[in-house]
Amino acid sequence: MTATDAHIASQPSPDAGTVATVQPALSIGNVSHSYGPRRALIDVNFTVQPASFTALLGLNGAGKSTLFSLVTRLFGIQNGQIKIFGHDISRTPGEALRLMGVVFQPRTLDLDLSLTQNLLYHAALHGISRREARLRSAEVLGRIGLADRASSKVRDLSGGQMRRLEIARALLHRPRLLLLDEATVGLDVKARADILDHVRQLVTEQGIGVLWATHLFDEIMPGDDLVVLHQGRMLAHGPMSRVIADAAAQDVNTAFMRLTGTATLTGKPPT
Ligand SMILES: Nc1ncnc2c1ncn2[C@@H]1O[C@H](COP(=O)(O)OP(=O)(O)OP(=O)(O)O)[C@@H](O)[C@H]1O
Repeated sequence: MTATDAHIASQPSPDAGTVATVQPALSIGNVSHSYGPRRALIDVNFTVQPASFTALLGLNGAGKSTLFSLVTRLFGIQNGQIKIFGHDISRTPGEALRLMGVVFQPRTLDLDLSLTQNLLYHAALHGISRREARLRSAEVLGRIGLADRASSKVRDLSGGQMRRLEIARALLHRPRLLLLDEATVGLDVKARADILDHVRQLVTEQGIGVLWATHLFDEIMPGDDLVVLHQGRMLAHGPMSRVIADAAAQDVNTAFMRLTGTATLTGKPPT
């Protein structure tokens, strides 16, 4: 059974004669956002399916962080609709947010607390009992290979270890959708690869739907779904192979250049 099958199997049985439908993990419907006169998002539409890895690809200023701020309700929605597993984040925010974990671009750990203390604090915010929180903290620290560092101060971890801890923390309340905003920024090549592997395993082994915002082409794999965002507009959405074929390109780098009209040969934004 694949992770997607597992998710479908866990859905309530449909009535006789009806067809089972799987709710998207995340659905962005006609979302627009402006900062005063500056339009940061213009009629953006896409979905992230359960047990899928969707790369949100865009250069600096594309609107990725603005979109994350809307999905996490840091900003109110000006236009459009955002749903998490069918729950409208404006109408039933509690249900929607319970199903989502987030890793923001800037680090948000308390450096002077231990790894366990950081996890327990997050668990308390989600109403998880102290006993359960201790069990889950030990479990996730084991899973990310930091069990022996449970009592260390976060300050003493490497950048990659801090990111792994942030991902573990985002999963503590067992969400079904995980958002990561440029999660590998500032990490070395090995730490970047480890973080990506870890997140891809969450998709294949736990059926989590992932939205991975990045400006780096080499973080995208052939089986991924791709959303190309440029200057607030969504220029393409679909399986990576289809986006490349539709742009009559051989690779994602060339497809991106054709779609956006930018010259980014290395995957780095133009200076
Ligand atoms: N608080 C703000 N006030 C005014 N303009 C803003 C604000 N935040 C973002 N913008 C503008 O909105 C647009 C989208 O920015 P956003 O930060 O969402 O892009 P991004 O793709 O996340 O880029 P980066 O990776 O550089 O953060 C940009 O033109 C940016 O200058």
